[in-house]
Amino acid sequence: MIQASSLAKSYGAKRAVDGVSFTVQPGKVTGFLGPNGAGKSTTMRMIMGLDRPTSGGVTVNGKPFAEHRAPLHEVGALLEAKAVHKSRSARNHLRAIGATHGVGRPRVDEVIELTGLAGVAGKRVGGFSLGMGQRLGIAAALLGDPQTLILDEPVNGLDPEGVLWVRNLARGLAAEGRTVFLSSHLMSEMAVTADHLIVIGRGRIVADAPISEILGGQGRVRTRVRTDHPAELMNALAAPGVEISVVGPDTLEVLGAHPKDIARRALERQVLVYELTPLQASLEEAYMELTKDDVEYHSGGQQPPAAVGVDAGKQA
Ligand SMILES: Nc1ncnc2c1ncn2[C@@H]1O[C@H](COP(=O)(O)OP(=O)(O)OP(=O)(O)O)[C@@H](O)[C@H]1O
Repeated sequence: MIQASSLAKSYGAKRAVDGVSFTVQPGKVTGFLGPNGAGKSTTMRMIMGLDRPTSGGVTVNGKPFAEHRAPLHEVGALLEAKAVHKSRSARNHLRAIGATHGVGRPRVDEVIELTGLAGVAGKRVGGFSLGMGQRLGIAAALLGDPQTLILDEPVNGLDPEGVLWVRNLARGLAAEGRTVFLSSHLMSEMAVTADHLIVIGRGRIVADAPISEILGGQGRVRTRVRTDHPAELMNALAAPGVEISVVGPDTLEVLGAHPKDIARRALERQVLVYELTPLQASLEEAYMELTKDDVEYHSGGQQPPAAVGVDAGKQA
């Protein structure tokens, strides 16, 4: 479990992390989302004892990171690409890390298998692709068989098979009761990987809720309706606050009216409806809604909207 309490970090006048309190629970995958510069990496670095908080604190499994006698067995982290001896083989790199914590060779071989590195374990790390480097970083994080895992952008640079592998790994580790905390810019990926989301904007927590609640709680109800009399149904539904778009010859999307009301009005007019599907807001939409104030704050004509870090077009 990770517990942050009024955790803050300033760099000069800049409040990179502005007094955040949250708990990352075991047995779940918790996603950490936020626009660029929101404070995700700084928070993760403070959890791992790599940055000292200006005020407040954070514990992992009940203690600050530095107070754990064998931290590799408590928490494993993949932060930004680590300094590795480029001429070392992947196996020797992992053995060297393991040696500092009494992790034996059998466990090194185990994580090599687990991370799909068996075929390249004898190769120089210097020649690794970005994706292989990510797998090696994840292997290092897993070495001590830790209860808590922190992965900063773990799917970065991975091909679709690698993305699926990270997803299954994260879900498998959580199913074993571990605490899994991961950041990603791939919103669509979070929707299928995370159980819970912590959204951060400008150093502050904007949302901390189960993913279903974040998806369900945003905006007005949107419903897809199929009917053989779309024009008549549009007339029947016209009301203040109701927006209707024609998305196909027999298909409408209705925003702001409940499916039950749509059905009732169709019945009153004797209009046949043969589909009535409530549409969930996509995670991108929910995320944009949550962080729009932060984006507006940042933009000031300088940063394009893309600066929120949403890869809306990139589907994993
Ligand atoms: N060492 C540093 N010195 C000064 N400012 C810093 C330092 N590290 C981070 N910052 C600033 O703190 C803020 C938070 O940065 P951080 O890297 O934690 O954000 P992030 O959410 O991880 O962003 P990204 O998605 O771009 O990695 C940013 O405004 C950043 O410029």
